[in-house]
Amino acid sequence: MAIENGILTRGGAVKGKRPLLLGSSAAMEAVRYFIDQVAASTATCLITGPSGSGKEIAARTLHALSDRANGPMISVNCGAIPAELIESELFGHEKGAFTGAAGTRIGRFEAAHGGTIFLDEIGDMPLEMQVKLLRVLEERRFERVGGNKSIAVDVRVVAATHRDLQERIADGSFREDLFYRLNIFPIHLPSLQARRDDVPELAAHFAAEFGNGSPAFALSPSALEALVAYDWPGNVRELRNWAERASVLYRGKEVDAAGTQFLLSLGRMRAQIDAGEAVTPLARSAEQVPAMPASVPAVPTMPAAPNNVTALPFLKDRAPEAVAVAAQRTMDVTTNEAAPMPRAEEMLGSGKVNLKKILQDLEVEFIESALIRTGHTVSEAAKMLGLQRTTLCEKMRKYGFERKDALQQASATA
Ligand SMILES: Nc1ncnc2c1ncn2[C@@H]1O[C@H](COP(=O)(O)OP(=O)(O)OP(=O)(O)O)[C@@H](O)[C@H]1O
Repeated sequence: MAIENGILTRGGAVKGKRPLLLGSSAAMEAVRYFIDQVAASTATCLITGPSGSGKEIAARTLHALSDRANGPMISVNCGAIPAELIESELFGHEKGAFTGAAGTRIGRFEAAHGGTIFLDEIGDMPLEMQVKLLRVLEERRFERVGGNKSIAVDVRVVAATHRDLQERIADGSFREDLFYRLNIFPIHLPSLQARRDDVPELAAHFAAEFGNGSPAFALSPSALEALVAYDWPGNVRELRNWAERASVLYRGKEVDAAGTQFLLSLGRMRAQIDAGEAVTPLARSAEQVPAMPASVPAVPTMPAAPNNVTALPFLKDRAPEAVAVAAQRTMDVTTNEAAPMPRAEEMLGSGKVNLKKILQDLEVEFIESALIRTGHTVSEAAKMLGLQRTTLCEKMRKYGFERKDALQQASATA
């Protein structure tokens, strides 16, 4: 076993392009070791771990390291497909099998022949489907919906869930026999909080990812301390989102501890807007941010997370109310990392979407970012968004953004 670019390779051989499963904590070393061993077998694997901890990337790594790497890897989100469609999604259907089945369609199991099928969110699979899946796992054969021909497939099954399957078994929503069929080789991805050692490496990786190879931003030693001390309820996904925000606001600059907290607080903005709270995006303008040093500083030892935000340097010229709002938000940084915007295909997989709400969320994100990038200067933000100033003002009012001049007025009369 060897590790190249943070990923494990078997016998030193690099097999094609594969995902990067980073982290040099003891826990991640163990995960990579198990993945390597399982990849060499045909064993069914059950990957567990909290949301955003890397279950899918672990499954992709497993596939990429296996002898099936040149075959397909087919993912199915078992929780996102409506119960009435899941059987035909998994096993396909014959023409006329049900209303709307205009032609024969192969299912995901057939599509995965010679490769790997990744059953994500298996804990959310409807009970009646669990019985059918159990049979397929036992026999590796199935019939398409409306068909009677038995079809044999050669697939490796990798399942994943963020749920505690023992709990689901206890409450009757998951079949124990299916659990034992899947749990042949369990791999657990620990939360990022339980492997804080990985944070600097992941942060550096994402900084490079969002800088197209060279770091999009640098981290001061205190910023790194704050990142390592943070609890990351959204796990690696939340850290990646944080890095993407940093790459927008601090491109070519150094993020310090206060900036780190501010960027964490931005992750909660959508939740605040949805809750009907007024949100005032505040950020230092690019000129106030120190230039990025030539090299990213080494990882320091860990003191406690900074919680004194009264001295946020980038707020020193702002109205006191604005400072208070930002400070409060910074202190409040806790769990509600905004979910990444899922893709249309994925969302439509659930059968129904609220396009109006999706577009509104997108609008809010763009307005938020433009206001932040322009130091909350509405006319500049409007230009950036290709909108008339009045249109942007209207939208800001609609979504509960406060105007900088209103804040300043408030502070002058205070
Ligand atoms: N060890 C890692 N190295 C590099 N990137 C990682 C690692 N773990 C997770 N990521 C990245 O974090 C994001 C979330 O990972 P992933 O989708 O695999 O998590 P998950 O556990 O499957 O989440 P969910 O349960 O919500 O589906 C992805 O962008 C992924 O590439």
